[in-house]
Formats: sequence, C-alpha cells, structure tokens
Amino acid sequence: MVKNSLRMLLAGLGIGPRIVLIFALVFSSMGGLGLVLMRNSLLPAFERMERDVALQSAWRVVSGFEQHMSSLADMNRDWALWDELYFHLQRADPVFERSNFGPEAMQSVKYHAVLLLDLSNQVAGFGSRAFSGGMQAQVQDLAVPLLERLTVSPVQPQRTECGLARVARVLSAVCWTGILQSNGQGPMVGTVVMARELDADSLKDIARFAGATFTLEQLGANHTPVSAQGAWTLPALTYLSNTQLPAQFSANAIAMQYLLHDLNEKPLAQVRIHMGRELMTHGRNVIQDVLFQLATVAFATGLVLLLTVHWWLVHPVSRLRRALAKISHTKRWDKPLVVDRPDEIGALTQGINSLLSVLRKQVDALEETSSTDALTGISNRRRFDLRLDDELARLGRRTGALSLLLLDIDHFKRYNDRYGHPQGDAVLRQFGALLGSSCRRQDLPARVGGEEFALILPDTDEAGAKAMADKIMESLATLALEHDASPTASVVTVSMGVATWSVLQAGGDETFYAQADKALYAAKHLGRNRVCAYGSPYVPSL
Ligand SMILES: Nc1nc2c(ncn2[C@@H]2O[C@H](COP(=O)(O)OP(=O)(O)OP(=O)(O)O)[C@@H](O)[C@H]2O)c(=O)[nH]1
Repeated sequence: MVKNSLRMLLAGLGIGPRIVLIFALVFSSMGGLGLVLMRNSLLPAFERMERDVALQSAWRVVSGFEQHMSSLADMNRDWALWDELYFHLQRADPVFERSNFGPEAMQSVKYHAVLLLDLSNQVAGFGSRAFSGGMQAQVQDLAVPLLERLTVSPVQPQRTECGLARVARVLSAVCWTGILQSNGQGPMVGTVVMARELDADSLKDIARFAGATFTLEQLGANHTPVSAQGAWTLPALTYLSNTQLPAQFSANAIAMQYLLHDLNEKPLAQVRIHMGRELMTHGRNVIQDVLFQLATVAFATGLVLLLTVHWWLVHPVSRLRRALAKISHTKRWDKPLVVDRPDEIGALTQGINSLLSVLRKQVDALEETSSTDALTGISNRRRFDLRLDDELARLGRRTGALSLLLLDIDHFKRYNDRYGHPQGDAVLRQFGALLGSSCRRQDLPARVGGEEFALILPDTDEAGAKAMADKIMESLATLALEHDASPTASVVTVSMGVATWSVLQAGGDETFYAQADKALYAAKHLGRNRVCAYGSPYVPSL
C-alpha cells in the first residue's frame, strides 16, 4: 500500500527531482530532530542551571543573615567569657554596670540591646540604644521571647545560640550564651543576651553578598501568609536543597518566597527574592544562534551536495538520455557517444557505444543484403530505385545531366533452352561483373529483372551514355560467350536503351525509366545488339 503510493508519487519524477526530494526529506528530518533535541535537552539544561543559580542566590541570602548573626554571636561569646561580667553576676557592681550598660557606654557598641539573666533567669542587667527608627528596646522586649525559648531549650554552658526576633517591633538578630569564666570554666552564673537590628545597611550588605535583590516584610504576630512556599528558622542552611527550593518561573523573572521564623519558630517575616531570567534568555539566544548556524550549514551543504550530484550524475545521465533519444529519432548511429569520464557512467556510455557499433554492423549487413542481387553481386532493384530517386532529386541542383541505361541480354530464353538454366545463370553473373568493372565509382550498375540490367550514370549526357554503352558492348564482344541458338549473332549480345535528362521532368522516375525502356524496345526492334537513345527519330515517343 505504502510502496504503491510511493511509486505513484515518484512515477513522473526524474532522477534530479527525486534526489532533491530525498535531500529535502533528509535535511528537514535532521532539522526537525535537531530542533526537538535542542528543545528537549538544551532548554531543560539551561533551566536546571538557572534553578541552581537561583538556589545559590537564596543560599547566599540565608548565609548573609547568618553572617549578620555570626558577628553578633562573636561579641556575645566574648561577653560570656569575660571574668568581670562573671564576677558582676555573682556580686553586682554598679560601676561595672554603668560603664558597660549605661546610656553613654551603649552609644559606642555595635548592638542595640544587652540583657543579663541570673541562673534563675531573673534580670540582672540591661542596656539599650535607639534602633534606626528611633525606638528603644525595653527589658521585656528581649526577655519575653528568650524566656519562652529557654522553657523548651535551656541555656547550655559553652554554647552560643542565635535566632531572629521582633524586639520593640524591630526585626533583630538575638544571641545568648551561658556566662562562664574566661578560661571556659564554670560554674555557669547566668546568661548574656544581645540584640542587633537587621537595619537597611545590613540588608544591603546581604543583598550585595547574595547577588540578588530581595525584600523583607515583617508579618503580624498571628499572621500566616498564604503565599509562603518555604520557611527558614535561622540558622538553618541545611534546610535548603535543590528539591526544597520552591520557585515560580515566569517569562521574565524567577520569584522565591520564604518565611523567616523567629527563635520560637513563629512566623516573623517574609523574604522575597527576585531574579531576572538572563541565563534562560541567553540560553534561548544561544540555541537560536546554533539553530540558525546549523540551518545555514545544512542549507549550504545540501546545495553543494545537490550541485555536485547534479553535475556528476544527473547532468551526464540526462546528456546520455538526450543523445540516445536523438539516435532513435534520427536513426543515425554512425557517430559514437562521447566518453569523457572514467566512472560507471563512462563505462555505461562505452557499453552503449559497443552496442551501437554491433547494431551499426548488423544494419549495414542487412542493408547490404537487402540491396544486393544474390546471383550477380551487384545492386538489386531496391537500391536501384532508391538511387534513381536520389539522383533525380539532385538533378536540378547540379550542372551535369543524368543518364539511365537499360540493358537486356538478347535471346536469353533461347540461351537457357540451349545451354541450360545454370549456364544461363553463369552468363548473368559474368555480365554483372562486366558491368561492375566497366563503370565509374559514382555510377550504379544493377540487376533490375531476370536478364534485365540498368546503369545509372550521374553527370553523364547522352553522348557519354552512348560511349559507355559501346564500351560495354565491346567488353561483351571480347568475352565472346558462345550463343549458337541466337538468330542474330553467334555470341551473347545485349540491347540497350538510353534516356538522358538535364532537368527533372513530369512523372519523375517512372517517366525516366519508361523512356529508357522505350529506347531499349526500339533497340530490340531494330535488330538487337545495339544502343538506342530516347529522343532519336527511330524511337517512338511515350
Ligand atoms: N538462367 C536464368 N534465366 C533467367 C533468369 N531470369 C530470367 N531468365 C530467363 O530469361 C528469359 C527472358 O526471355 P524473354 O523475356 O522472352 O526475352 P529473350 O528471350 O531474352 O528475348 P529478347 O529479350 O527479345 O531478346 C526467360 O526465359 C527467363 O526464364 C535467371 O535468373 N536465370
């Protein structure tokens, strides 16, 4: 079914269009396949890379928060291993308190609030300075969230913990450590707590470090954002992984949205990270460039291949086909086809030339056989008729006249009767040979009937034809073939009639032949062994 449809489709197409069709099919399939492969493998690869880059940016945002916390943790740890503080917790020293928690002392520190708790978590000291918005932290702003935390996770000696918290409605990092002696020895005498605001400068630093822009939006105490996709409780870098990175991809941007939990794991703020899709845009442009270049290369390759196939295959085959069509149309196979290549087409042309030469030889042989009289070996009636037509057609174009000589052996019936038919054949053969040897190359001797011969004499006037007739008669006389049954001579003789035309006349070859025949009849009538020319007074007109 498919095979038949394909055959019908290709039926009217030559080699050239078929090759073009095959090329078009192959190249468009390759192009389509390339496009599908690129779409299915390259674009997803770019998307994966983009997702990885987004993850790294998110990771750096988290890391930025942690670094902010980490510097606070360092300060907090230093305080926790400070001997003077250790002793202050054991025996309160107002001087120490003033010089470290007093309003003047707090102006030069890098945190916004510090709180001391004794072992029973009672406040043992507090100091604060204004946040960037002007607010001032109070004891309970720090104590309330911390004490809630300590109920589930008490302070461990030698261990600094941190988290985010809302301190006087200001988003801050909070760190706390158990207070020990500077050599790390106990017993633990209390807890030092510090808070530092996540101010605009810190957020800018984090954004610069992350290489991504993000917004931080505080949530109300009971607020649960609907659009939250993930959540961090800092420090919580281990929460992030490829699979846990929810991100929304739109045409121009990637949006990631996460919840920040406070140190008691309550929703505190919402972080929104925004990234452009430059990588994907770049990827698309790369794919488009590659596709365009591939298409250009494929087109150029296809064109070169097509031209090559055309010049090496289609063109010579078409030339061969045209040459063969011309041969079969003109029936002229005398010129061999030109072989100018050492390949299969050259071999094919050579093969055709061999076949043509065999055909030529056979046609020539057939031509010869069909135009030759079997008994005498000279031309037969067929070739005589053709040649007479040709000569008459040429008559108007040449200056010389055309003469026709008809020859008939005298009393040949009697000869046969007297000497037998085979001997009669021998006479005919001898006479044919005599005719052949007597005439010029351009003359045509032929046997046109039983004992009737003819001689076409181009460029020969009547006098020339008569001279030729006389020469033949003399040659025959020289042969002196005995014919004692003849009533007119003792040897074989011949009568001849001549017709000569200088221009083509009405009736053409039939009239011309009839005139020569009329002259021959006259020669017979006048006693045989002579030549008569049509137009002579003793030859009757047609
Ligand atoms: N041996 C032989 N005889 C042939 C051949 N063809 C024709 N003839 C004979 O030639 C003879 C011709 O005889 P006719 O036409 O009567 O003429 P003729 O006897 O030559 O007499 P005229 O032409 O009047 O002189 C016939 O007997 C034919 O049989 C042939 O191929 N071989």
